[in-house]
Amino acid sequence: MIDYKKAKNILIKSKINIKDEVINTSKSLNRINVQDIYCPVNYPAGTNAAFDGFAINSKDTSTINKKNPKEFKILKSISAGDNPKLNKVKKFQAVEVMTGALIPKYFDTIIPIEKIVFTNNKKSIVINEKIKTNQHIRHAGSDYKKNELVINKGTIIQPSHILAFKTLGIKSIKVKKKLNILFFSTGNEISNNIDIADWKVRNSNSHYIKSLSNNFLFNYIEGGILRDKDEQFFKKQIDKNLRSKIDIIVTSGAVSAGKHDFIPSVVKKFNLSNFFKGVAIRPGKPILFAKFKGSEKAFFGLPGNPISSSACFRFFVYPYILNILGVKEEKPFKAKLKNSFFKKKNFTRFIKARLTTTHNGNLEIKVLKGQESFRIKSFVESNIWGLFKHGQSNFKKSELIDCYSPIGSNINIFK
Ligand SMILES: Nc1nc2c(c(=O)[nH]1)N[C@H]1C(S)=C(S)[C@@H](COP(=O)(O)OP(=O)(O)OC[C@H]3O[C@@H](n4cnc5c(N)ncnc54)[C@H](O)[C@@H]3O)O[C@H]1N2
Ligand code: MOO
Repeated sequence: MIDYKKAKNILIKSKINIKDEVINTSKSLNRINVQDIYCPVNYPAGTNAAFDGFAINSKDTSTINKKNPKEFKILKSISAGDNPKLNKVKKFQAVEVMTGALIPKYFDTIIPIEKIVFTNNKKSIVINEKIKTNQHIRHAGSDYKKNELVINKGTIIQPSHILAFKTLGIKSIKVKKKLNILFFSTGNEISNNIDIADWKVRNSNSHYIKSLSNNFLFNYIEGGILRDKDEQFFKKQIDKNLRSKIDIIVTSGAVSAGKHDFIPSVVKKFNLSNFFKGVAIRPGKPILFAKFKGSEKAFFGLPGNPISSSACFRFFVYPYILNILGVKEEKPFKAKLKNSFFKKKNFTRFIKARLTTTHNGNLEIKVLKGQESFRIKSFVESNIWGLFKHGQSNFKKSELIDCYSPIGSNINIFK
């Protein structure tokens, strides 16, 4: 049986090709850009007011003090969106500006409205102190300069990126096409009904995988439930989908050693270029992967226990998706182990765990009770996957453990 590292190396070598497409940036959430994106303009476009108040030229205040105040004539009021052009500006003049208004030439500083003293006729303001230059002003190009890099290629587009694209007038971008994943559940016991006999099991795996599709970058296509006698039907389904828009076929269940576990024997009938079955991990040991020869399609057989399916999706299918879409390998973040933990040395363990932070800012991870792969309650209590590495048995309290988000890429948090 191969270990997790070897399995991941096989996945890296088994890339399938995904085409590019150009899309509107408003629809780019969670897509992957295939080119570096540069800023087409300066932002802010013009030097503008950060506060509501009055713009003046600071040099006009150089000789002003409490004993020697000066009146500044108000020329006009400029709001955000107004053309700021003025014909002639003389010394000791001011313009009223609203936040976001462009500041006309000659003026170089702003006095907030709260500090303004007006003359009785309200046509001028009175200044009785020296005012520093560049107060409450946002300079043109001070955030983004034209041609500056906005994001590198291979970024998972986040809401902050969409804010930048829209601010900078970036209308469309080239991204990887969304992957199509066809998913089958298996087993005579699996039912889509609510009221079931004790010998039946409600289908949850397909709903879990479907629920990941928004955050984990794929289109979910429902294949239905394969029954124990559906071996031939399943083979035909693969045949058909090798000539379809489907990129990856995923099944849950029927991959271990039982009488009805037909997934491995059916998949092996096809011409495969890469393959593994069984990895030294828990949960999910019976996992199967295959790449079909001569076609850009891949197959994952996830073990049927709900937590085995979840862990195998997170630690096999998801890294595979990121790699074929051109995203850098996700890095774990580390948290201090709260309780000691023991496992078999040559197995990698994916652990349902709870991540918390201490009052002084340390991240801590607790291994939850009930790690068996049928147990849902501990999964509900958990908020993080802890990866306990191959090659070590005893994990002591305070040891640093690799953590992976169960709801999206770690890359979204730690760039
Ligand atoms: N003799 C052996 N038996 C088992 C082995 C082994 O190596 N030798 N491996 C065990 C391990 S580890 C796992 S994990 C399971 C996985 O087996 P399968 O992938 O064949 O899964 P099934 O037997 O079809 O189902 C297991 C379990 O999960 C439930 N299930 C399946 N699909 C769904 C679904 N869509 N929604 C909810 N629950 C589902 C199913 O009812 C079973 O209870 O094999 C061990 N056995
Ligand atoms: O490893 Mo299985 O995936 O224990 O339950």
